Amino acid sequence: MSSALDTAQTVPLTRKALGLREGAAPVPDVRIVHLGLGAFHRAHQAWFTAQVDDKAEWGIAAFTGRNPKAALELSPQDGLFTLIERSETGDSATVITSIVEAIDGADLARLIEVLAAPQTAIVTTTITEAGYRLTAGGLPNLADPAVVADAAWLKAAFAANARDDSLAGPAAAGRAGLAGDAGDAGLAGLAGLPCHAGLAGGVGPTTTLGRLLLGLEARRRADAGPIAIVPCDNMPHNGVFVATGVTALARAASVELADWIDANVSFVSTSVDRITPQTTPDDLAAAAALTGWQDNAPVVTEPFKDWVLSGRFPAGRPAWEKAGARFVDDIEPFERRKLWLLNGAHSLLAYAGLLRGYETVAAAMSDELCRGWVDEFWDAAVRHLPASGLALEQYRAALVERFDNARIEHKLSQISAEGVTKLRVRIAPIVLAERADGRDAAAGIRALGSWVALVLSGRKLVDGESVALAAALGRPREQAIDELVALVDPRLAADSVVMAGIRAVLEETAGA
Ligand SMILES: NC(=O)c1ccc[n+]([C@@H]2O[C@H](COP(=O)([O-])OP(=O)(O)OC[C@H]3O[C@@H](n4cnc5c(N)ncnc54)[C@H](O)[C@@H]3O)[C@@H](O)[C@H]2O)c1
Ligand SMILES: O=P(O)(O)OC[C@@H](O)[C@@H](O)[C@H](O)[C@H](O)CO
Repeated sequence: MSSALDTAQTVPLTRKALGLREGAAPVPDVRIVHLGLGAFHRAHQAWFTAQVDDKAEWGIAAFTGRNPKAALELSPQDGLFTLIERSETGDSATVITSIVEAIDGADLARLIEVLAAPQTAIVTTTITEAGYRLTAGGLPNLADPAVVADAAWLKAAFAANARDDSLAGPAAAGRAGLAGDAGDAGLAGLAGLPCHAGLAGGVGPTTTLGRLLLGLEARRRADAGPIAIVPCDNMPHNGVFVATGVTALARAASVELADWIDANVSFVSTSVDRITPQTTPDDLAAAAALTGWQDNAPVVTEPFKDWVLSGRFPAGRPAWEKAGARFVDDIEPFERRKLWLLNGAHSLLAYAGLLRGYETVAAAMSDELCRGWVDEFWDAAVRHLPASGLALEQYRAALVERFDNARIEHKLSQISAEGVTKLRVRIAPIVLAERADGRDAAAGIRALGSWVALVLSGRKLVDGESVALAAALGRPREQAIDELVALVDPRLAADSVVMAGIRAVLEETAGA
């Protein structure tokens, strides 16, 4: 590691070049499929896997979510990338080797192939909370046209396929072409045959869960055995949540597939933690200076990392515990601690901090007012967490240090995205629990009120609920406020103390 390298001397990062410099290492076979190849997956699951995979058994085939950018950047580097660990005092860098393929998420043929392979044991996902396109109860969101279109496409494709008597097995499925109502291109190559041309033209499911079901159907037909699905997004009971959505969507498409999923797919719940901002152009230069590699897709993250998992891995898993992951029976206390204390405070800082003119978490934390609100929010949240077993005092102290790390430029605008979904699980539970105990829930209301103020101000906030937000904004102001809060949780909108508190925040921040 060095900080003095001239970037003009850098060498493009590839497995061949890495092997020449550090000695060739075996490239592991694909045994993990990842959906949502973003910064966090690389800083977290790819890092954990790289730490423990000393026998090179666990390669990751990582698919992008909405666009191919990450695959286009990583493919010329054979999936390799530099992970920069950035503490308050300095940087260290490692080349992570666990991703062996970076693939455009629209490449359904390759997805089908890897999911139908018996050696594939795990699917991990990081597609953001909104990316699952599920309702708060975990059911497919039928108000979302992409979900409806995928459900119809899968149903038609699977039915056309089932009608074809020649489908004795996967090979026949490929030859049959599987056209039917699903589109002329059909499902050619469903179980991993070379004949994938029909899927290249953009025909097929477009949502992540729709694509996953296509792959699982291929696995069922190939009789490739059980598999674990491991969501790694910040959602409560993420395993159960995704299981509910996947199973419901499957049942709408094919009873055989839904029954197979019930019998063969294990949904693992996780609590994931590692603050990982978006990569900036400066990070590319930092990576080159640290390593001498020319890397077009480095990731910067904090030194801290945590992974708590609960569930079965019927086809095996890497020994992630060797790198610090914990496997527990009851994940709820851990996920609540993380979602409420870390993510809840992040959302509070995002909305209140943006209103006060800050751009990053560390900058907002340097404001005594924001810091005080965070402390107050944590006091409220810990009242509703188990008093023992969670080391809450230490956890809070560590959070302050992590949030204060100004070398991690975590943008409040990034955290502010998807406010409806995030406030629902990070803030609403604390407000409701405090109100049930007769308290005023002021810190949680500060977060809600700040979000409402930003939405009313017309500030552009990314949100999958944009249609509902726009509808609310079309109402007279007082009704709009009620509707916005009801989108997060109707119980909040029904509480006059909560609504009065939100209106007080709005008055206080008017003109901000
Ligand atoms: N970044 C962090 O600090 C962090 C920490 C813990 C957990 N997470 C979880 O990981 C998720 C991703 O974070 P990231 O930093 O990798 O973000 P990112 O923007 O770098 O990557 C997100 C990935 O999800 C895909 N995606 C986004 N919206 C989608 C949609 N609607 N449908 C399908 N795919 C979609 C993107 O295309 C991309 O592949 C977060 O939303 C969070 O739930 C992130
Ligand atoms: O990633 P999101 O958009 O769900 O939330 C933004 C941050 O709160 C989150 O990414 C945290 O940094 C992360 O959860 C820390 O582990």
